[in-house]
Amino acid sequence: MRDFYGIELKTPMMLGTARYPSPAVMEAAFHSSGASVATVSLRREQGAGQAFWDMVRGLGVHLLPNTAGCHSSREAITTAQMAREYFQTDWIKLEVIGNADTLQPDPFGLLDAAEVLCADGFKVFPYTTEDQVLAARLIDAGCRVLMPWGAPIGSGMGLNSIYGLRTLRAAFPDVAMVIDAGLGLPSHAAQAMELGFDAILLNTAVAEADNPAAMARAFAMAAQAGALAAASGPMGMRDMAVPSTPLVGKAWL
Ligand SMILES: CC(=O)[C@@H](O)[C@H](O)COP(=O)(O)O
Repeated sequence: MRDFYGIELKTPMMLGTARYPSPAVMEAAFHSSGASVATVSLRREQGAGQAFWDMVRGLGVHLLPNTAGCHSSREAITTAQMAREYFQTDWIKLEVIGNADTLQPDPFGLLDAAEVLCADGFKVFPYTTEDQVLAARLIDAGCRVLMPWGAPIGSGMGLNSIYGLRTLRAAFPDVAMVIDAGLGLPSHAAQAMELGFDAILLNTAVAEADNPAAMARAFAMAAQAGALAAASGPMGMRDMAVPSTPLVGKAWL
């Protein structure tokens, strides 16, 4: 696995901390998934009690504050600065939303904020699309991790653009990449890892499952299987059939 600003994660699982039916259910999902990273929102901090944050800190995972809900670079920069102070980390998952329906990132605001935050010493994890030009600009700005979307947040659609994600992965082989958002089933996680991505970040599919802890475990197992497959040299696809049983010894009538 590629490193994340010098940190090697124990597992390729990153989990969000929203939408769970209770803090206890969320804690169980983290434990059963073996997640290495928890995304946390400063906005949520304003509404959650101290007990919730004590529990999150007690999970023993890396905290990745986000700028969820920000619609301008200025708002995201201010939120990131507050989050650094509150959560005592220079990691920031940078979200600048450009479309209220799809929650698609605003590429212009994202790049603007990434340039400012990287120059200010942040380790920026930008929530982006599969756009290669934007990816190159984000890397130029100092981002060493990219978080392309699989599909719109909360949609559960999986990987909407296999071609775009595959070519993005191939274009920047040294950059750690996390598929963030839109995963609905463990098979989507396996597919992301099979494509060579380094980790997955999800929230809704686990939090809204009937049994979040079991679903979190299923995602973790699928991600592990996908990573093992990627490292094992998958066969190439062919247009034509090739018999898997040798013809030698066949009775010719
Ligand atoms: C949790 C987070 O920071 C977001 O990236 C997002 O909520 C994840 O997307 P899904 O909820 O679609 O998994």
